[in-house]
Amino acid sequence: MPPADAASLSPDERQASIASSDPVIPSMSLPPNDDLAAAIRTIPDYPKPGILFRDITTLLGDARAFGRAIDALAEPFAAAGIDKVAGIEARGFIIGGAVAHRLAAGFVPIRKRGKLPHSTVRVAYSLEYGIDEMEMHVDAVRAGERVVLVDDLIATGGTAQGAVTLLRDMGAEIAAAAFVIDLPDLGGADKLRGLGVDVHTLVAFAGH
Ligand SMILES: O=P(O)(O)OC[C@H]1O[C@H](OP(=O)(O)OP(=O)(O)O)[C@H](O)[C@@H]1O
Ligand SMILES: Nc1ncnc2[nH]cnc12
Repeated sequence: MPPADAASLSPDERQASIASSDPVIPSMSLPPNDDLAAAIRTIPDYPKPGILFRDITTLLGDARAFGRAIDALAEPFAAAGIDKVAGIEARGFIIGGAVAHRLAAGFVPIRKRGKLPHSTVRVAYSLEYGIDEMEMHVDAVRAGERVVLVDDLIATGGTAQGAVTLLRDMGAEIAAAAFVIDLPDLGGADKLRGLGVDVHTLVAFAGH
């Protein structure tokens, strides 16, 4: 764990203190990601027929799997000078908040339209069916800050692409985007890579 006075350290000092601290489960002894895949429940035909819904609530309820997922997502960035983690509502708040804590970084909530109280920047994004809008506070990131974007899952990539647009428009440098689950058949991770984003994922499931 970072020291209690981590907030008073520079980003590099904070990252160094994390890199030298003991993770909950040492990375050298991590089991293969098959264990993480097994901790994720699949619900057929939710929320509509033909969709295999990848339900992370079972992973979240399993302390070991949850801790492993957070450590694995954070580990590549332990010495990367990350200022902020941006998480996408709603499941991205759970994963992103924990990763931010692990990196001793700040957290930026990217929310669906109308939920944030202060002045916002807004972008429309495409979902599998239709479009929606997401927002971020205008002062949530400063120009040049290094941000890791985090969500539970990337499918078509429309949601993550919207978040990348918001963050870049505000001058943030996107160090990477990290997801527990990739649905590679839907092409989202490749779409983000095409935007010049370094994409990290832990578990891939075939199909929708
Ligand atoms: O790559 P995409 O095709 O854009 O899909 C991925 C997004 O879909 C899910 O969120 P959802 O919109 O269902 O919101 P929720 O987290 O509030 O359930 C998931 O948590 C991602 O944010
Ligand atoms: N198959 C899926 N399971 C869970 N969340 C999703 N978001 C988009 N596609 C999804």
